[in-house]
Amino acid sequence: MRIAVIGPGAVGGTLAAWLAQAHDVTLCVRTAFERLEVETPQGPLVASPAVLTDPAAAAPVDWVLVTTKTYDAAGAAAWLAGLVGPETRVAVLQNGVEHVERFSPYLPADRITPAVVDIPAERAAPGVIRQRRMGWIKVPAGADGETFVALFAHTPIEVTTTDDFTTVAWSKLALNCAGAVNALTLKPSGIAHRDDIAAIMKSLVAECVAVGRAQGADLPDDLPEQVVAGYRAGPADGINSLHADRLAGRPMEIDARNGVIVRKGAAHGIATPVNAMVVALLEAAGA
Ligand SMILES: NC(=O)C1=CN([C@@H]2O[C@H](COP(=O)(O)OP(=O)(O)OC[C@H]3O[C@@H](n4cnc5c(N)ncnc54)[C@H](OP(=O)(O)O)[C@@H]3O)[C@@H](O)[C@H]2O)C=CC1
Ligand SMILES: CC(C)(CO)C(=O)C(=O)O
Repeated sequence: MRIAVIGPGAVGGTLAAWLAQAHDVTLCVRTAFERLEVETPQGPLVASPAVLTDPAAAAPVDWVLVTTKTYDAAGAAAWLAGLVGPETRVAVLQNGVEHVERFSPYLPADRITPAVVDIPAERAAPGVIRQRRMGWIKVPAGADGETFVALFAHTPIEVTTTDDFTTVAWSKLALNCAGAVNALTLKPSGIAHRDDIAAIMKSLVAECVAVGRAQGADLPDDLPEQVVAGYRAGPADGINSLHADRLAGRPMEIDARNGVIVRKGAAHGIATPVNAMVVALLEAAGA
């Protein structure tokens, strides 16, 4: 299969390195680099796919994987005119619950495969990545979902379809909205061991659960406790992607990860004061 990865950073670079072991992969980059070096849970993985820096040089492929940050959607979309032909499928692998809405201005919605990714990965430099856990990806059931899953058949990453993408996406959002505490405190995952921080994380997740249920997600009552337990069980030095953005002085996915809970909560008449406070604090911190 011919696969183009737009934005091969932490997640996209990891996936591109795995995919390049069996497919014809092209990297569509903003900052040029020569090869991918990924430290995976199974050891080092190296790949040297073709690298494009100019959207005008892009040609149609079978699959496009969009792995930029949500706030770089317009820049990512500039690649689509060249990469998308009549048969091309486009997967959006980003956090949040608005994958299809975000790219609908650029593509018919039925060409877009939204993907929830749980693969903790950290980028040390362009093309140099640490994949912390093998992780998983979930896409909606259907013909495109099955084809997407097959792309990863040769990899140890667990890639599956789901009949309830809404629940999967809101469950992941519950994890991500709690991760705002790391960007706020500039402390890695282990900060969740503090009971006062854990209480804030649970409040963020409880609001996410209320809004997610109103959006049709099937979320358990104890999800706040599950999220905190998950953070506590993971590596204490893990840096989530929101935290990484703040450390690097980049924009942050505040709107996609916490703002969305406030926006959609308002539409349902559900109060979300803790997420609203976090959005205000992170926006002020990043300004
Ligand atoms: N990191 C993680 O552990 C996880 C992240 N996610 C989600 O995955 C998505 C990607 O995150 P992550 O991989 O961490 O992000 P990164 O910041 O590591 O990578 C994003 C990449 O997109 C590139 N980019 C931006 N604009 C363009 C453009 N116009 N053309 C080409 N490339 C472009 C950036 O280039 P440049 O090198 O110039 O900055 C960068 O390499 C996010 O939605 C995140 O929330 C989900 C699960 C885990
Ligand atoms: C939860 C985590 C760390 C891994 O999937 C993530 O989604 C992120 O860093 O954005």
